[in-house]
Amino acid sequence: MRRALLAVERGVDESEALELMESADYEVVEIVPVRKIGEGRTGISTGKAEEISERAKEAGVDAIAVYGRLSSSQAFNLMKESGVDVVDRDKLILEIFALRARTPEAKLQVKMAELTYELPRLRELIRRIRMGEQPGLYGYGEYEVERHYDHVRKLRIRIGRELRKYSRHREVQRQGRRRWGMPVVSLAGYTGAGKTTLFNALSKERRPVTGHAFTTLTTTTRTMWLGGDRHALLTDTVGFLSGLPHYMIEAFKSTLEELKYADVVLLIVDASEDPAVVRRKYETSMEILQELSVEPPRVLQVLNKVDRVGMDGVVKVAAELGMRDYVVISAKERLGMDELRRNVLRILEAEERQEATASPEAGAV
Ligand SMILES: Nc1nc2c(ncn2[C@@H]2O[C@H](COP(=O)(O)OP(=O)(O)OP(=O)(O)O)[C@@H](O)[C@H]2O)c(=O)[nH]1
Ligand SMILES: [Mg+2]
Repeated sequence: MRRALLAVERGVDESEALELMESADYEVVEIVPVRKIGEGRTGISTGKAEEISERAKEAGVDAIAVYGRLSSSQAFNLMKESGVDVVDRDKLILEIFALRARTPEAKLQVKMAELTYELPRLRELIRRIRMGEQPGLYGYGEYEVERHYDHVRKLRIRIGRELRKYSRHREVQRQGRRRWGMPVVSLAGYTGAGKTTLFNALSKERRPVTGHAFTTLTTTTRTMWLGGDRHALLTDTVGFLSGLPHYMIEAFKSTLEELKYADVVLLIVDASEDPAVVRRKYETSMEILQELSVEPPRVLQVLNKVDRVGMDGVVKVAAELGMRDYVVISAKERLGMDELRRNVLRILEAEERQEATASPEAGAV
């Protein structure tokens, strides 16, 4: 475990920062508040950089983590001043992704996001070397860094091509399923909401579940029973997180696309957290679903972890979020599973009725 000093922007949910630090395998030895300037930029003045570096040296940490977004030059300055590694929130998320990626596709997706993160930083490094502000990095001079920059650019193009192959393969699989006539139910929701726990409960699978963010990075599909002789295909997906930069969503797009083609999307919400946290995560999830054009009639809100706060607690949260149509469950204790299946079936049957009236054969005599 690496030891780190953590700088968090004032007013930001510190518990999420600590959770992500733990997931990325850092031990936080000290927390320092920093300023936020404008959207998506962390303000670190020269004085603040000196103070943080001083504290980092005293504590003898391996890294400084800034829970915000640093420009390339801010990161370089801080690195130069402190002499230790500097990671910002995007980098932290990339490190977690890299630790969790298991399948070849997930590894490629992570690599793509890493390279995209690296490019502007390499450009900044080259600029600095040319200006004589920086001797190079790890003993490498301008020529080597420029060659590395070219290599990164070419590698991104190659990986992009590979990822498109996976995406096409997925499309073929999807068409196959459609021909097979099985409806598709997809799980969506913030990281840690309990998607995989529910997936395991409904499909009798044993996919890994942990308390760490982004346990799931690739999709898995299994059959689930809906009642009577009806079954559906159930898909587990990567979790959401607020403030994900566009290129990271882009990198995982083919995984998230499963949601676009699902007949029913179960939006899993951890209703046991602090109401303000539940709201923030819920709003982020709804925004990402909207970005993927997943619209309300086929989205079923599922409030999870009732075992922790009781029915009253969940109903209160739902009222605060203005939800009317929802199902309350405990994926862990397997409570509310029948009610959930009934509601999935209700949405599917409504869709099927609609399709029947919309199809040309329906009107023919
Ligand atoms: N008490 C309680 N804990 C739950 C419940 N469902 C899930 N959890 C816990 O919540 C944590 C996260 O569960 P996961 O199923 O891995 O969550 P996930 O949504 O798949 O997370 P990612 O894969 O990271 O997106 C684990 O520690 C689970 O044991 C529940 O109904 N009740
Ligand atoms: Mg999961």
